[in-house]
Amino acid sequence: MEEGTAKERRITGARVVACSPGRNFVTLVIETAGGVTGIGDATLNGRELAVASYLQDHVCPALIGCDAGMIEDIWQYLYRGAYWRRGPVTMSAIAGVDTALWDIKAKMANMPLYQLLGGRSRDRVLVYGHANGRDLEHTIEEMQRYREMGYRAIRLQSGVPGLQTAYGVSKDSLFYEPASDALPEEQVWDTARYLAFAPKLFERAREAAGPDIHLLHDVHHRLTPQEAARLGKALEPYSLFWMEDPTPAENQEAFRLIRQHTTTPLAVGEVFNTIHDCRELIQNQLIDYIRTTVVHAGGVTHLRRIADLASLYQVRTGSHGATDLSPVCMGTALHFDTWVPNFGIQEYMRHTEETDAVFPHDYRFEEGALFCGESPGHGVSLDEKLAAKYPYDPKQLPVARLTDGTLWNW
Ligand SMILES: O=C(O)[C@@H](O)[C@@H](O)[C@H](O)[C@H](O)CO
Ligand SMILES: [Mg+2]
Repeated sequence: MEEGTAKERRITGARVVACSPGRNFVTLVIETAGGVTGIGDATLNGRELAVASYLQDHVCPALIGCDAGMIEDIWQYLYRGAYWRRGPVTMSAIAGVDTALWDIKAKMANMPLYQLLGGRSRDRVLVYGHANGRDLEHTIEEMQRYREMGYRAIRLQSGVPGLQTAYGVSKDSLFYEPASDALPEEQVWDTARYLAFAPKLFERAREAAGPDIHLLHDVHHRLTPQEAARLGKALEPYSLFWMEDPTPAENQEAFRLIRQHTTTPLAVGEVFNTIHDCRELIQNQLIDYIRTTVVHAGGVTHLRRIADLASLYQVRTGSHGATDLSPVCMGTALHFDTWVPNFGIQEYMRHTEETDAVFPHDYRFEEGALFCGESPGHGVSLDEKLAAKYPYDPKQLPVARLTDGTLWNW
């Protein structure tokens, strides 16, 4: 395996590129003396500049002169050396470095990243798309449209009668972008209306879809454990593939209250950033899918550790894949998904054409699955000249309040 000499592997440059081709992204570019460059996604929706500064001001200077091949040592250096461990900003910054280094190592070895991880475990990566509508019937129409596009797994999010907004309902028919304003949009939430409506949506959806389509739903942290148990039970007749983020997961033990009432599979973890956030959930088999990602959970190096722990407890991966995770993350995730033995499903929210033009890539969608490419590395590049035409544009995620004004979980 040709990996270059130590001299060629020496890091000579590390820089952050913040751009906004359709939405904001932060990308780390690492250059080596041998001329091989690697890139990593370090995008944290609504807090992008915090990660950009963490990298530019505190990490990049320390990378110069390091051996790009020492991925594990650099990961430990950045994790333990920070002293202030964990958290989304720190772990997204570490992820950007880690992903770029794996990209370099695979390029120097002249192989696609999944080969370097251990080779192919499957010939395709099952993905789920996002059908959403202003109301129940519109959502069912969108679900049928996604079936016609070839999706075999479809997440349904719908407007809720009596509510102006609900999570996951897009103003666009294909793209969903929640970070819409420079300051958080305030949205109103009513759990009782939602709990009365959601089972009707899935009764209608299962009847329209038949038994062979995987149906998924994202509760987006909005219920208490008991409310989530009630919803999970009500959805059992419709055999969901998973009910995601039913309740905030800082208290991992809370999922026991849900688990004891319902067999609806549970998926959690897109907001997690280390193995410690999910250890109890996995070890106590309180979830079925772990949603941690390359970009927010410390890169390939740490995500492998989470997936290996999960494999001991029959928990499968179901990585987050929204538009605010760049094509660099998606490309890397697909190599990971192609290798990881306990794969479950990959979320796939399509990026806009502007985004895809700035991040050329070799992965492709076909018949409800994504296929990573065979080019060396993770298969995604960054057109910096084009990226410069889309300067960073401050945007934040919404917040949610209950009808009495109580600040709630968005
Ligand atoms: O499962 C999902 O895709 C959602 O939870 C995300 O769209 C999430 O709202 C965004 O990534 C937040 O930036
Ligand atoms: Mg989610």
